[in-house]
Amino acid sequence: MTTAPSTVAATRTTGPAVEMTDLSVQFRSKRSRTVALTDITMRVEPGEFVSILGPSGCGKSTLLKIVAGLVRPTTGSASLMGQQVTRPQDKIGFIFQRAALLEWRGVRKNILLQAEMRGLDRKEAGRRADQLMEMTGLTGFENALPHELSGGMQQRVSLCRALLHQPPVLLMDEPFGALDALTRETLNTELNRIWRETGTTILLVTHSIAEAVFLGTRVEVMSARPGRIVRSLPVDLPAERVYADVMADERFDRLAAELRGMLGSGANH
Ligand SMILES: Nc1ncnc2c1ncn2[C@@H]1O[C@H](COP(=O)(O)OP(=O)(O)OP(=O)(O)O)[C@@H](O)[C@H]1O
Repeated sequence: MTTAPSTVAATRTTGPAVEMTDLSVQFRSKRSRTVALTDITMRVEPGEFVSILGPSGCGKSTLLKIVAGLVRPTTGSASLMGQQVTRPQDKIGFIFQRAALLEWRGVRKNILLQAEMRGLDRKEAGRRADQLMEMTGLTGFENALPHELSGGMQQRVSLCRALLHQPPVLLMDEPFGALDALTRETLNTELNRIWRETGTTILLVTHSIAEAVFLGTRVEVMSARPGRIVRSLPVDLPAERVYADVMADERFDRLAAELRGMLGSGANH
């Protein structure tokens, strides 16, 4: 695979890419009230890769949705690239566990959906789609339909789609949770490279301690609901990560063991 460092250069900013201050979220219905998040204060600098770990139901997805402007905090505030988040944001890319591709569209057209929705220049978007496909090893599959692709390839397509408009911030909610272990390792390595080449700020929600440490520059650990940040641990590893080397690195072992101790046996390794 060749690389295209200039393809998705992130927008530069002087302040934090993401900031959440004293934030809480309550969901209310007629019959119930759920406090999903409480006391969340987090600052993410441009270019950071923040992995978020926590027990099921502790509010990880809700946290990403707040940054995306899809959920409003009950108290406190969130900002993205220096601007308060008050409505759905266009300066983000969002990737979910399921690739959510349109079954009747080929790979390239699925990626270009992003351009259509945003009214981007078609030629420019087409060029960028080609570069992103090359970057993620999809060249040659431009017209393949989603059902003709493996799960890993489908997630590559959704990654290209999420990066097409060069968002400075990429939000990833368990993107590799449904993939087999080997495909997941391959995509982790690719994501590390794409993150380094594009300078995109990434927030990744995962249940995998290994994935959180392998990819993150820091790992945020959340408590059970109502979710709070209980620890913020820097990952003392170089930006460029080679899977086998990282797994054999004692710094990885130490951090993974510490996280496992905090999260208990419920977390996947
Ligand atoms: N729109 C909503 N209305 C009511 N309750 C909600 C809503 N969205 C989330 N919740 C509740 O908020 C809590 C946090 O949900 P969230 O999906 O953020 O957790 P999570 O940590 O991402 O979970 P998982 O790891 O299982 O995916 C849960 O109890 C969930 O039921």
